[in-house]
Amino acid sequence: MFQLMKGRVSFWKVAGTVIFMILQVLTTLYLPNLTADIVNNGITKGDTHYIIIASGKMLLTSILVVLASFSNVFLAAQVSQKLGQKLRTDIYQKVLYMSNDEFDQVGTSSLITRTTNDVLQVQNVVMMLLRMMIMAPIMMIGASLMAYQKNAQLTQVFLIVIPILAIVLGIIMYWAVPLFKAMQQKTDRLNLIFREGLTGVRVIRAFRQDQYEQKRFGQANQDYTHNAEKVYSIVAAMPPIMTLIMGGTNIGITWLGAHYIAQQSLQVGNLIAFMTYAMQILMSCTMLAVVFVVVPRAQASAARIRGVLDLQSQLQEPKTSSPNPSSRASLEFRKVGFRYQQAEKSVLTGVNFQAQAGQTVGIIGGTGSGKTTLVSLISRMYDVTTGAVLVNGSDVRQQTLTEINTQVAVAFQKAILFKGSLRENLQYGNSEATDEQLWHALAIAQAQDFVQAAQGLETWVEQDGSNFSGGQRQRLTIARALVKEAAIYVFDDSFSALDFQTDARLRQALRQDPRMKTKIIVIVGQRISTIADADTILVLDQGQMVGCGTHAELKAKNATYQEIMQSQIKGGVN
Ligand SMILES: Nc1ncnc2c1ncn2[C@@H]1O[C@H](COP(=O)(O)OP(=O)(O)OP(=O)(O)O)[C@@H](O)[C@H]1O
Repeated sequence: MFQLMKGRVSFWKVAGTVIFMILQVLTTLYLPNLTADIVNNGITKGDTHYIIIASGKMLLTSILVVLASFSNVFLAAQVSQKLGQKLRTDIYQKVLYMSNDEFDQVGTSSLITRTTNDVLQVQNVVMMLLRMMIMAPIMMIGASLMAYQKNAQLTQVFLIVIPILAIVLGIIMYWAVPLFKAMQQKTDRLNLIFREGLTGVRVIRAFRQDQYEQKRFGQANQDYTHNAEKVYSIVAAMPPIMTLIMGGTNIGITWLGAHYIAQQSLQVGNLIAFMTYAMQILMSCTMLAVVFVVVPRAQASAARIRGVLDLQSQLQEPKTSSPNPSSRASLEFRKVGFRYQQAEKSVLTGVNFQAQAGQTVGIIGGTGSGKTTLVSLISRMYDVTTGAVLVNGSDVRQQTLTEINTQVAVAFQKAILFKGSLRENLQYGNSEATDEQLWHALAIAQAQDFVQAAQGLETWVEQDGSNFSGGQRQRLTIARALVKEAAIYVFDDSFSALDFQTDARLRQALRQDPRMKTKIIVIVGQRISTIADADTILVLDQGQMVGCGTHAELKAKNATYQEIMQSQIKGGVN
């Protein structure tokens, strides 16, 4: 946890918190001493003047206690809140730069839990540490010394009380700590199921799996609640036990104190002060116990946060980048092989092809043949396992991620839009784009009509673009990719939800766009018609490139291509 604080909290604020806390402890310890003085020298002797002076000192000391405590809480809150803010920012930043492999390793719901719940745990405990963990030992030592100074004989009571307290707190910690630690994993599981249920609610309803899902969520919820019930029952037992121990201590001190007063070896004021110090000692022990119970849970949270922050990205940025030597677009795959980190087998082997500015590359193959994987290597979402991918003549691994991202515009298979105006969505890859450019992109993407029929560029897009149809969403993501000024435009199965006519019109508009003469277009398609007019078509079969050529060449002599054609003959292509 302290490692997480390094560089994220202000040293001066932490130092200020400690100084105010020490001031608070010292002034708090001084108060019972003043009470003893008032009783011993003022009330007992009937000295009103002494009482007034001592009361004034008490008032001033109390004001100091309040000011020191306020300043300590104020600074501790600032330190812990700032830490939370920085951790959330750092995790989010890390996630944005993670390779897809690392993202898959942690999982979306766990990332959400880590950014919210885990950060909150750490934040709360840091606040607690800055208040209690430092205060408790100082208070304990200070109160013990003061109590000893008031009456050494009475301290015998602690010889009995402290061991009892230690045993009780030890038992509580023994039970509570593992349960507290388990809370985070159970929260993670609960969030995972809840998130899956929310995102897949339509599927759940369509398959009538609501009861199964309810049961699955119910079990996780029950598991979480059982654990929480146990933890909080144990924690709830602490205050009454402490009250009992404190009550017993008071009785012991009063009983012994009464004897010493009768023997005239103790003054009444000192007895009152001693009792207050005794309570302060016991309270400090409790504070420490609470800290020791909650710290392990926060430690578990801190480890989960560090698990994300310490992830070493597989995508290493080059020390010195070699900017694209060519001003004209080019794309080359040299004997590319690729295997996912968690997978046993390669999903791509021996992929070889070249494309120049003005050309279109079509990629076709059965489901799971590696089409999406292949195009994700162009924008360096993953690094190749063997061979090399060259964009504009230079290996993508020699270019920074920012450089490569400016070269490649992608319309993904899953059409994702963000909540906001359509203009904001379209300008996502090019904030400078003018209205004219946006309408031009919409026209190519065959989205002009339905956007005009709505509120134009100001049309509101709901979360995930849920107020558009699947085909409309696809066309908008195509337009968004086209608005970006890139060298290579990748359309990963982006035409799948379009009807044949719209698909054909879109591709024709793309071909006729004068901008595309200096660019490369890569189209992944399931339908032969989508990729038939490409300059080069790659045919994939179980990760192998089994064909490369034009439609006419492949139609004449490529068995896999012919098979795909046969299966789609009713689609109208021959
Ligand atoms: N993140 C991943 N981790 C491990 N294996 C993966 C991952 N993504 C895809 N795969 C595997 O890689 C293979 C190729 O997947 P890919 O998505 O590239 O195929 P595709 O041709 O685009 O399929 P489709 O046409 O169905 O979209 C599949 O066998 C798939 O199971």
